[in-house]
Amino acid sequence: MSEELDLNKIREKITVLDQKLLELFAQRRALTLNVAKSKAHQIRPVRDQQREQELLVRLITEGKKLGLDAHYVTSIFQTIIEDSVLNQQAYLQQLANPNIQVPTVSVAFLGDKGSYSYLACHKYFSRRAEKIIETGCQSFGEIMQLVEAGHVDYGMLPIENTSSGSINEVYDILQHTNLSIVGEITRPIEHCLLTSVNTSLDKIKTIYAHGQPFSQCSNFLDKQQGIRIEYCDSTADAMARVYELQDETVAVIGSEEGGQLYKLHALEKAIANQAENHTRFILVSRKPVEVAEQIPAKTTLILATGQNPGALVECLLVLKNNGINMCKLESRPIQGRPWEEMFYLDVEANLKSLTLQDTLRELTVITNFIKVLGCYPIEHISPTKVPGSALADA
Ligand SMILES: C=C(O[C@@H]1C=C(C(=O)O)C=C[C@H]1O)C(=O)O
Repeated sequence: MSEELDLNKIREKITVLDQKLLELFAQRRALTLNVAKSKAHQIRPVRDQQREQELLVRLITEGKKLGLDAHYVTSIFQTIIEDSVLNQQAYLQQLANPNIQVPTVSVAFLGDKGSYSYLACHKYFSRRAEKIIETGCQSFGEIMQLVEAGHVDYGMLPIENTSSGSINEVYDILQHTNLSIVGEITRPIEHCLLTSVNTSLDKIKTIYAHGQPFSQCSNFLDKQQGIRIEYCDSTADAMARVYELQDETVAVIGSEEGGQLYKLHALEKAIANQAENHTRFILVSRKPVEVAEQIPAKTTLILATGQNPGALVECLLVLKNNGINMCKLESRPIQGRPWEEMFYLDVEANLKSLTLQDTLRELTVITNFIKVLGCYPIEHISPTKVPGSALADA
């Protein structure tokens, strides 16, 4: 066989190229960290979407000359840019909070190894800490207690999901805590039906899962006949039980990535009602953080208004008049005060900014109760769009 078609030889060449690509990625990462240092001096925002767009258009043009599809080039570089922006944000946050706990952090989360919260912790701290000391918990209340008592530095809690909405239990807990929200992370939730032994869908008689995945996969579950549903405290708990059973009639709803930790494999993938299924998690800690000026910030407030007509509208007008964008509004009952509501607001503003300080002063006058739950970096990096003309002739 000619050397050109020798599989092992070709693979060796690919391995060499991949190694070079990795080294180039690392070099680019190091350069963008220098960019962050320069921005720290100049107090320029981390994100520069005009620069990103110019860069993407140039790369698409150059890529086409090399026979590379425009969408391929765009998606690779959008991933690289997202990493670069998040890395710069993490660096600037360290500078703004020199007392932040690193390089080893301890964090409490729901479930055990493999739960969605466990995966969110690992993703969140991957660019912030070298080592994570993990504590899996059985309830959200337990997570809060561990952080409040100083047994762990952080707690990771899911707060909302794009299919099933807000997680009320977490919102309710936040009414009664002294902890601060110090970070957020949104993760795609890709539900699969996982099994511990080789089997087929028609043999499955029992499905184990946490309540949230069940509601998010209700359409798939409705189509399965004669299946018993077994509710578990967490996805990890459900996966551990299915692993122990080694039974061809049982399955669990969980992520493929988490399932690998329990030697489970996917019998069915993408079983969620909505193809785009994402959960936003919040990170809580005893001490609030400062958000560097170069980073887009979000502040979460809770407030209670009087029972007079238009009381909430008055609050929202204060935001409008101060040019502050509200990205989330939620309400929950106040315990012990029937029919009275606590409002939860996420606003896109830095707590240090004069505008938000003025806004809070104005809100304090017209509310019965107001409290800042935390100010933290916005973690979601929406990809920069490239003009259609650049993508044409792909
Ligand atoms: C690296 C920079 O920061 C950000 C990241 C970019 C990148 O990784 O190419 C480009 C623009 C900015 O949004 C920069 O400003 O050059």
